[in-house]
Amino acid sequence: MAVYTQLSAEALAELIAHYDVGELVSAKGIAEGVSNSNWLIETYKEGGSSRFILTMYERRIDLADLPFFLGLLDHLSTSSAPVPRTIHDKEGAAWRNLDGKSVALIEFLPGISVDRPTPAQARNVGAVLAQMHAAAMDFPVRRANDLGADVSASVLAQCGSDALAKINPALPAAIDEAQRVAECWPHGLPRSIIHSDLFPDNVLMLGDEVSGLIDFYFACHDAMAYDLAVTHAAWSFADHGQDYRADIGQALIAGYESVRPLQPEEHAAMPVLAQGAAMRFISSRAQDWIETPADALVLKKDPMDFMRRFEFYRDGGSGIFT
Ligand SMILES: Nc1ncnc2c1ncn2[C@@H]1O[C@H](COP(=O)(O)OP(=O)(O)OP(=O)(O)O)[C@@H](O)[C@H]1O
Ligand SMILES: N[C@@H](CCO)C(=O)O
Repeated sequence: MAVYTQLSAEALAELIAHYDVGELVSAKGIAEGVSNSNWLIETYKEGGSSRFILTMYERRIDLADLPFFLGLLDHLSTSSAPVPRTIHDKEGAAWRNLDGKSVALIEFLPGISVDRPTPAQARNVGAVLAQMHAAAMDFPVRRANDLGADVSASVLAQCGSDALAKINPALPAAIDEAQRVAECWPHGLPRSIIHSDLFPDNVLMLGDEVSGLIDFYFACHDAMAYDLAVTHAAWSFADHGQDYRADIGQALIAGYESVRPLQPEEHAAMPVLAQGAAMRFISSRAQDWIETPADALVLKKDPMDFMRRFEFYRDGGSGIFT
């Protein structure tokens, strides 16, 4: 579940009154998501109703980054990429404090997240990712990637072989592999603001079309081809990383390149970028697994799903990306 904080109807109505969106009609907690509390808000104003997402920032987000995240939504929402805008309050603020926590009201976008994408959907996701990269290029605020290849390596080293082996006997090998990936990491590739977590649950779709990119809370300034590698790792596998769906991987890259063709050095870097992308999720999942109490109500994500992807990228060599 992802409503960590209970808010009374009165508190919600009082909050919504600070925005020029009409009267609060309903507020429903949203079960999806892990990091923050989210509500679907409906308001009524001048003969029409509107929907919004209210997010309360609960964990993992450095509040000093809120101007970056919420400003980025505003910047991208004016582009051709379907990104929700931040609703500002009557004083112009992008977020407010409620019960000692920060909250933001975000435009609601229609659509559903797909579990098993088709090639047509993957192609459109690739194209929209490239549109987002192009639109973010002139966003003036910067945020460094705090989950780069070197961080994955040190997180896994800190987890240690014993704790990793308790999750799965194949996982300790990730410690040395992550170090190797960090040592051969390509620097100097073309950059923009990247999403860096564009999993299917962060993309809303209507049929084959992408209707929304959401959850930009890992966005940062880094190599655009790395974002494509993250998206490739997140979209192109089924059965917990055991089954590579070549048609999906190819469609995703073709869609991306239909908007922004990769440069030769980006093409050449894709195998190591994909291994680094897999390591990013092995390390964060392993760390969460070890730190989450056994009786916590939070769904634990299995790092092995990405260890299998990592092995596939490592053993497949450059063949997957040609
Ligand atoms: N702008 C939006 N329009 C429509 N639905 C949205 C929007 N933003 C969020 N949602 C819905 O709320 C759910 C949770 O949002 P989100 O993924 O941002 O939560 P989170 O807790 O930050 O996620 P995560 O666990 O991936 O870090 C989404 O799965 C989606 O159903
Ligand atoms: N999308 C990530 C969670 C955010 O880091 C995962 O599936 O592990």
